[in-house]
Amino acid sequence: MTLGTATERDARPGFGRLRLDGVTRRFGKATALSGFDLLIEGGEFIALLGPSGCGKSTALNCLAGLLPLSGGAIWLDEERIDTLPPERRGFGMVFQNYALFPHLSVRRNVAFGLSVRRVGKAETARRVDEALRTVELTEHAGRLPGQLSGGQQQRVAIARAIVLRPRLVLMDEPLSNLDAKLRVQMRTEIRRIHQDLGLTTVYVTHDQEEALALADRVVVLRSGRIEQIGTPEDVYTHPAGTYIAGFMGYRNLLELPVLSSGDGTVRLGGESGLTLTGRSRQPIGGPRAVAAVRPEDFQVAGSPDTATAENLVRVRVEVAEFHGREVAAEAVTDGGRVIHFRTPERVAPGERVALTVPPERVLVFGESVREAARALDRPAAEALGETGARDGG
Ligand SMILES: Nc1ncnc2c1ncn2[C@@H]1O[C@H](COP(=O)(O)OP(=O)(O)OP(=O)(O)O)[C@@H](O)[C@H]1O
Repeated sequence: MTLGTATERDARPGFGRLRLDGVTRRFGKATALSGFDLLIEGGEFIALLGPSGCGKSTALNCLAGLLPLSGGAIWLDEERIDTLPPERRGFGMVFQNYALFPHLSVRRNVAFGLSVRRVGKAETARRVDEALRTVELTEHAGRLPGQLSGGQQQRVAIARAIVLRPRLVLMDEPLSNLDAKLRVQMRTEIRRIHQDLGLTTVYVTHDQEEALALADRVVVLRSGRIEQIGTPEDVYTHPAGTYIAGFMGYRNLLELPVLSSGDGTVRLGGESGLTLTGRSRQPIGGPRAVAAVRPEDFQVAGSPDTATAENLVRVRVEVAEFHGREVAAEAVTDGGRVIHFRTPERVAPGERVALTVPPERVLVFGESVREAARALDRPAAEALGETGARDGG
């Protein structure tokens, strides 16, 4: 990627801070976004993350000016901008369906916004060349969009946005039409373009891995409200509740009676032959709590008859999927709880194994898994379905 030329450096943030202040959007009686507060520093990469229908696109469209607010305000430094039409906000947008002009060459697609703004010929040529270099499409400048791959078309869409030197780039699931391999490649490119140009970016995705890989800060949304804001490290290591834990790969959400708790250490158990010690950041008040464990944090400790260790979980393997270095297994405890674990050991269906997990890798939340499952599309709902079905609730 050839970057850092003088003109592209000129594109660095045209503002210090962008502030969303209680932004609310209703559709009839339904509230799609409620009291959304967020402070974005110039140059930051923010990901809005959450399942379908949580309000991500609504937030982005409110920022872009495509949707009027039902309440709240948006400030760019000292200027209130939520009353401005989209074209006066100076933001660039990249959508999931690239929305390129099929009859115009790559070069003319990228130049289009500049011609609308009556930028001179020489200046247009220079900026288009630069933008095409940035997204590595110089060689394809003469082609039509239909002659490009999906990833290349998405790069044209990005070039078209950055050529206008926007103050902020808004991206709505830009990679979701690409196949898995291309998605990962484009993700790296988007991050690199962001780093090199220093463009402030707000990026909508339902893919937790994408959000963590790209963003400086992740905003997790749930039913139109912000559930957690933090660095990728923060939300990954310290999810604020089972909802986010489920999203962050804690596929095992085990609701159990509380045996004891104090000083951040909680012992759960007495059901389904499971006893687990874990850590909690909040005091646990209720009689039951949820232990959240990632599949990769379980280790195979040996045979169930001889193994001794803290947090020993005896299971029978039901399904083993080959994932190259690892096997991803679904197993069940004697009491019927489903446990997902990953291991480099070659375990096979029918085999009985003892698993163990260090207490610091067991996060305990004082809430019900049902509550988390209601708002979540897959992981918690799955866990609930499975424990519910086999455990009788
Ligand atoms: N034009 C509209 N009229 C009525 N309801 C709407 C409209 N647009 C969005 N909604 C509702 O607002 C809520 C939030 O929608 P939004 O599109 O922001 O969600 P999202 O998180 O972006 O979902 P997805 O990932 O599926 O695009 C949803 O319940 C949706 O049905």
